[in-house]
Amino acid sequence: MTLHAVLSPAAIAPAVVVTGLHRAYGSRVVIENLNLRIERGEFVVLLGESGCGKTTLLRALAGLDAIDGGRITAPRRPAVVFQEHRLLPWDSLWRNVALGLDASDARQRAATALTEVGLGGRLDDWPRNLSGGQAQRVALARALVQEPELLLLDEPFAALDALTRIRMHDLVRELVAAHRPGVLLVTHDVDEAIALADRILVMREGRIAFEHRMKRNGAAPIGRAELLAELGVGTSHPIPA
Ligand SMILES: Nc1ncnc2c1ncn2[C@@H]1O[C@H](COP(=O)(O)OP(=O)(O)OP(=O)(O)O)[C@@H](O)[C@H]1O
Repeated sequence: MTLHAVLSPAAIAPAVVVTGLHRAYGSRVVIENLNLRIERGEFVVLLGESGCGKTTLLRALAGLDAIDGGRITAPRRPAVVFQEHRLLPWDSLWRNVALGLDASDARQRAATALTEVGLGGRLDDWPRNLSGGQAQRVALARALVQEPELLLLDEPFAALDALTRIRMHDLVRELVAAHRPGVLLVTHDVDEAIALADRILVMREGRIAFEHRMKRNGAAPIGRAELLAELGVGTSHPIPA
C-alpha cells in the first residue's frame, strides 16, 4: 500500500453506518427506515422535539437496546456520556476512568485522560468531591480513554450552568479534534448545536427530517430562527437573543 493510500480519507472507515433502522414499541413505530453515516472526526448534532426518538436512536447505536430491523455497522463498541455522570461513588477518579481497561498501564492511561480534561491533579480524589462540570469532565475522560471511533453524547451538558456549559463546549471541541472520533450529540439546545456541529440533523417522528452541513470558515450558515422553525417553534414567539 502506498503512503498516499494510507492517508487518503477514503481509506478511513466511517465511525458508524446505519441503514434502514427500524424500532417499535408494540404497535408504536419510534424509528422508521432511518439511514445515517458518521465519519471519523465528524461532529453530528441531533435535535428534535421531545419524544421524536433521539434517545432511542442513541441507545440503539450504543448497543444498549435491541433493534427491530435494519443494520448498524460500527468498527468498535461506541463510548457514551449521559446527562448524569454515572461515576461509581466507591471508586477513585482514576479507577472510574480506568474501568474496563484491561491493561497494566491502566492508571497511566487514566492519568493521561484526566490531564486532558483538566483534572490531572485529582487522580485519587472521589466523585463526591466534584462539581457537576468536573464530574462530566471525568465522564468524558472515561469515554475517551477507550479511544472510541464513535462517541455518543446524550445531553451531557444539559444540567450545567451556562458558563460551565460554554467551557465544556470548548473542551469537547478540543478533545474531538485531538482524538477524532465520530460524534453524535443529542441536545435540546439550538445554540449548542450551532456552536459544535459539523452537521445538524433534525428528527421528526422517527425519521431524519432536516439536515444541514455547517461551514466552519465564515458566519454560521444557519441561523437559530431557521433551526427553531425546523423544530416547530413558531416565530410568533419572541426568540431570545
Ligand atoms: N421502553 C419503552 N417502552 C415504550 N415506549 C417507549 C420506550 N422508550 C421510549 N418509548 C417511546 O418512544 C418514543 C421516543 O422516545 P425517546 O426517548 O427516544 O424520545 P426523545 O426524542 O429522546 O425524547 P426526549 O427529548 O424527551 O428525551 C416516545 O414516544 C416514548 O414514549
